[in-house]
Amino acid sequence: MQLVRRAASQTLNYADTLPNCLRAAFHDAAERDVGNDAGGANGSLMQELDDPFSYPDNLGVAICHAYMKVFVPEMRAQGCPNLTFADAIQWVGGVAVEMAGGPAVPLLPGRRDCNNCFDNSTVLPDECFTLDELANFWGARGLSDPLKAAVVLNGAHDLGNVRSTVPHDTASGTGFGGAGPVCIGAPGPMTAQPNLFDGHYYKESTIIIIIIVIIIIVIIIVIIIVIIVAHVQQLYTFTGRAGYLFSDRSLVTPANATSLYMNDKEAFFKDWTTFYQEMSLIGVDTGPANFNVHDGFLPGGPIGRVAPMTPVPGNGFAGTGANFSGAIQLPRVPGQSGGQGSRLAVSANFQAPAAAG
Ligand code: HEM
Repeated sequence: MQLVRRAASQTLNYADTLPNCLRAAFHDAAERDVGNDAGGANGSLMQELDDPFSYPDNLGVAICHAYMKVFVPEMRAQGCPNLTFADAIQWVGGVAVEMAGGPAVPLLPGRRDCNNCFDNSTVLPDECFTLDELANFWGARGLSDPLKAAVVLNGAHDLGNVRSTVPHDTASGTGFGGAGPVCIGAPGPMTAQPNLFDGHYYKESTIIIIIIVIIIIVIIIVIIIVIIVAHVQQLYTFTGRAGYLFSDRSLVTPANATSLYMNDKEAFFKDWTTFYQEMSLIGVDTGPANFNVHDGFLPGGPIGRVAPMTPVPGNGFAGTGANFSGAIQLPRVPGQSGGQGSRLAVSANFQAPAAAG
């Protein structure tokens, strides 16, 4: 596992593979069809994205799919012959957080890859979800404190970008621009510092609420309109929140922990560790009889911190020709909308890097 983590730390790229692989960990685990007792952290993402337009909710993680197609075979060749995609996806998501300054989350090995399987990607939450809907989603997947999980796990939006350029769909509220409810701001970075995992997401969420309050004051106190608008403008520019979802804003209510996390990084990291661990095991049978431990690692043991986490400039594996830095373009695909904001995000036309020989 350490080998895998170290290799990931040297090949993930802050611009694309790093945040995208954190998102992929979420997608692979959370694609659990509760009604049919099927799916979970089982590597199904790999098969699904071989046929991406049948699984449009996963199009937004096509970057990580291309990365994993090189990474896992490379790791198998370099001393981890039993490495599963299911484990690699969750571990690399953990490394991504760590590289961005977040906690080193101890994760279990032993997730099995399902055989030629296709989970139901439509069960993933969409960007128009309310806090209650997010909590129900995690509760149905067995997380111990669903409301808290909803707030904490969305802290992943510290990192990365809205990459899709989805035209507005009035019915679903998804996409950018247009009339009616819009649940995504615009393409661009999720936060002002999209390479840093430290909970600044929560501060920015609250700033958005402050902006709304300020706007109300502006309406009442006409005399200070000009000053307030200038201030709002300054705050908005400061936040840089181009990629900002309705489901993110829904977290900021008096009853939740957003205010705790914005002021207490340690509390955020502690709870993140708990819920990332739980998410990483959704749908995984951890009973002793069925738990398949790979590469000699015992289940349950902390894996410790891998040092140094030094990304290699340009990244890519030596000798494979793979270089993920800006290598994968995300052109628009007309005629689809909704879901994870990714249905229009990515086309299948990208060239996956050549697999290691
Ligand atoms: C539960 C409700 C969630 C919703 C509705 C949601 C939705 C979205 C959407 C719409 C995007 C932008 C996609 C695009 O246009 O490219 C996005 C990006 C992202 N999401 Fe979430 N997400 C949720 C939870 C999570 C969780 C739990 C994680 C990880 C644990 C996560 C990690 C990320 C990351 C890292 C990105 C940036 C990806 C990149 O830069 O490529 N999200 N999410």
